[in-house]
Amino acid sequence: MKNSLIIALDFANKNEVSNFLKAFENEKLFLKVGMELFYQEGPSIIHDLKEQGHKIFLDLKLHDIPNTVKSAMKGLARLNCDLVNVHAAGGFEMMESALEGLEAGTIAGNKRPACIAVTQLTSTSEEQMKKEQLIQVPLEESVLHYAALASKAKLDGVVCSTFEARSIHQSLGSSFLTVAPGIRLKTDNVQDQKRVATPEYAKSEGVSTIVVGRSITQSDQPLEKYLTFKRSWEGVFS
Ligand SMILES: O=C(O)c1cc(=O)[nH]c(=O)n1[C@@H]1O[C@H](COP(=O)(O)O)[C@@H](O)[C@H]1O
Repeated sequence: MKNSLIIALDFANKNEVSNFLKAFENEKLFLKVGMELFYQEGPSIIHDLKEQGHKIFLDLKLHDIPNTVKSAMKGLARLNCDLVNVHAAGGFEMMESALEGLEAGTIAGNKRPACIAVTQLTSTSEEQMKKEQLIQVPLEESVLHYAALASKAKLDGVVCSTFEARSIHQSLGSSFLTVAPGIRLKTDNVQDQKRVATPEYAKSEGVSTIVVGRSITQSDQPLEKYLTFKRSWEGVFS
């Protein structure tokens, strides 16, 4: 799970996914299926991608009452993904219930999917958080608070930006996962992301795993762009 580069497959349907993956013929990838694709294609997209040998992060960001999240996670566990997530704002009890559901639904012999909690979305700025969520502490403190809550609920880590990863590892240890989206090369368009960093900077801040979407998926040369990200992330610059 650590040191991975996850590609966010934010596509509308299976056809777009298979067109995109044509360029990656021999690569075994770590792919993120989010709401856009899953709501359209359902569990069959997970089965297809797993059959092709890819690892899967199913990013549905569950956020509901504990009982609903527990039951939903029980169902999702049967898809045998590698990683799933919830919103930490759903609370401690909801996060505990998410894990209970995952454990109950994991088929004997399979590994329970790792479960991480979204802290403050990387599309949120500190100013926006204060104005819209009425959270008056600095954004980093809010992220750290959510990370501590997720750790207390025995989750495997959090989704955060690069800028909070170092403090999270300092207080919760290096094995607690920090999964950072909002990753761009210096020349890329940041689009709707607010807390954005390069792969090199993410590595230097101790981020466990990065998530990259549009910079790769909307590129004219997706394989080349992926390899550029991978080299930067892995620290190979030649
Ligand atoms: O949970 C996530 O994956 C997530 C959390 C977050 O705080 N920010 C964030 O961008 N994401 C996801 O990460 C991906 C980032 O995509 P790009 O901005 O295109 O690189 C998207 O699929 C988002 O849904």
